[in-house]
Amino acid sequence: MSARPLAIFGGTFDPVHIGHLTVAWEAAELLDAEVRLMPANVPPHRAAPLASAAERVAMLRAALAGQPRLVLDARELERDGPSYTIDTLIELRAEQNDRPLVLLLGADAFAGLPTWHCWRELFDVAHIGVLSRPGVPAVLSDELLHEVVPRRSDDVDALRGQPAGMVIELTVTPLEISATRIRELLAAGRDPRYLLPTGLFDTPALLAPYRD
Ligand SMILES: Nc1ncnc2c1ncn2[C@@H]1O[C@H](COP(=O)(O)OP(=O)(O)OP(=O)(O)O)[C@@H](O)[C@H]1O
Ligand SMILES: O=C(O)c1ccc[n+]([C@@H]2O[C@H](COP(=O)([O-])O)[C@@H](O)[C@H]2O)c1
Repeated sequence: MSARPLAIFGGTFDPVHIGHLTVAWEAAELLDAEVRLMPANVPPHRAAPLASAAERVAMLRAALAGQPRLVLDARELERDGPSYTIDTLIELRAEQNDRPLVLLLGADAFAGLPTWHCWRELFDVAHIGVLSRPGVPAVLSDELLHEVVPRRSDDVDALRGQPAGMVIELTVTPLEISATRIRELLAAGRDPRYLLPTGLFDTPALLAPYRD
């Protein structure tokens, strides 16, 4: 079996920024995968986002307009309660049969994996693609390393040949851009135009949740 992978890039996207889009695009190229950006309805491990789920989806739609490779998948908005990734991946696995699924995680999110709901089960339903991110210490806990070391590979062809279970490191353009910093800039009355997709400036209401 060798199939075009489906990669899932989940996030709070409060707001979606150029860092997200760049690394998602590069992951699509490196894996030759379909990539879906998947906003969390209720992000499990953080304070509630400033923008509502509907507002974050509207920003994603504006950001993704006009390109063919990155697709919005808003399924988590249809579930109440914390948006646990394992629930989403189990649902996708049932839809996609044996197609390789790849959960894309920035290096910071990956380091926190052992705090996730049913985290070891994630490897049963998907591969994990770790996106390099500047400013993230390269320290992984022993329990994470124990799961990851036997699964590590840089063989994209091998990943395409099995549905789940491998961990692949994806070296992407280092962009020290975060939604936290962008929220701070907007709240301070600044205009972080080139850190955000241009589509977010076409409709001024899109960034209203962040302006004081
Ligand atoms: N510049 C970046 N480079 C690589 N990965 C990134 C980058 N920005 C975000 N990510 C990854 O994107 C996913 C979703 O991130 P999220 O929506 O929380 O953005 P964020 O910029 O980290 O936001 P915040 O500052 O609010 O925590 C996570 O896996 C995160 O690690
Ligand atoms: O399933 C979990 O327990 C879990 C815990 C923390 C984060 N996640 C998911 O990880 C993705 C990135 O989260 P965040 O908070 O960095 O935006 C997003 O899709 C979250 O739903 C998932």
